[in-house]
Amino acid sequence: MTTTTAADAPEILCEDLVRVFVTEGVEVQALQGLNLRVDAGELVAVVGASGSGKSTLLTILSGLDRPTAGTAVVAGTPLVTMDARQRRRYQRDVVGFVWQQTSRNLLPYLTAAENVAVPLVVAGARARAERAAELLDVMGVADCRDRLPAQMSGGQQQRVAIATAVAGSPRVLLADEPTGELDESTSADVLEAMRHVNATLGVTTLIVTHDPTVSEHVHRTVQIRDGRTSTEVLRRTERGEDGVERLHAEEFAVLDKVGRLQLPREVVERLDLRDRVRLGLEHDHVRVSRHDHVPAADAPPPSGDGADAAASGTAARTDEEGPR
Ligand SMILES: Nc1ncnc2c1ncn2[C@@H]1O[C@H](COP(=O)(O)OP(=O)(O)OP(=O)(O)O)[C@@H](O)[C@H]1O
Repeated sequence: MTTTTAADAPEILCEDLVRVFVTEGVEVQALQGLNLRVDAGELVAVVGASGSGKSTLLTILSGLDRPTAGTAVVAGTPLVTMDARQRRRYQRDVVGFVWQQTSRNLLPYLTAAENVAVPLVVAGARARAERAAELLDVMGVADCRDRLPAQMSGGQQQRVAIATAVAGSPRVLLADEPTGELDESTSADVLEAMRHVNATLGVTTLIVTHDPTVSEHVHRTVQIRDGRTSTEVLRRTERGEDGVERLHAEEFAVLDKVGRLQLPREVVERLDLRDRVRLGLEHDHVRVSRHDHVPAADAPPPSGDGADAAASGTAARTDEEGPR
């Protein structure tokens, strides 16, 4: 197994990932050429409607399934060519998981501290009790250390699950709907716990969810639609001259290696783009418009209600004020 250490190598790289399922002669294309790049230390959410391919992606990244075609490389490990022994090592040393079902994450007959210690025992680590206590403390559940999972709330169980998932010091933390069984306010707490573990331990973190509010807790949100990455939202905070911190969110459309671009559905519907669109190469952007729309040669750029979508990289922008 090779390990990439080059500073600029992405921690997760999926290129043209395809997964086709065939059941009773019917073919379902769960992933249709998905591209995704996550850099070391990033905290990224993949969101999408039910059936868009999120779980299929995570199952491949966790080494439990193989793609039909395409490439997936995590922390320098090519997942497509792993043999059984490499897969065990990958799942033990490289990735940590948090699943939706709280019961799948923890052993029911072990206390919180004992659950967190399991990966430390497997790794032959020393000072296991101290390390387990430290991780429970980082997750804000130090008071649960001697409790069994059944004696904890769903949110506490997921925090212990996060502590357990990172105990073996994985390079990547994968979470599949980690808040799927939780109410809204507990979900926000658990997502903040994931943000905290990402910031404190530097573990690259990928959260897959249908919950759009996840974008408030992560650096980057990747939207998947029909098994492909369609748009991305980047969030950053900036302090203005008035000393007030403002949250900026920018939405980008994703361009693949061969130049394919999936326009957001709202843009397509609003401008009634269909079948064939007119492209215009400007000096710093590409203009996409309805095939029957001819923009005036020196007309000013559209204000947003015309029949053009200017594709200069940024599809839309929203700025909000926030306390973060
Ligand atoms: N093992 C399988 N066999 C056949 N079809 C499958 C299998 N797993 C997933 N699919 C199909 O692939 C598509 C994508 O499923 P996937 O579970 O990845 O979507 P999802 O975005 O995670 O949805 P949800 O949010 O509902 O879990 C769906 O049409 C699903 O029915």
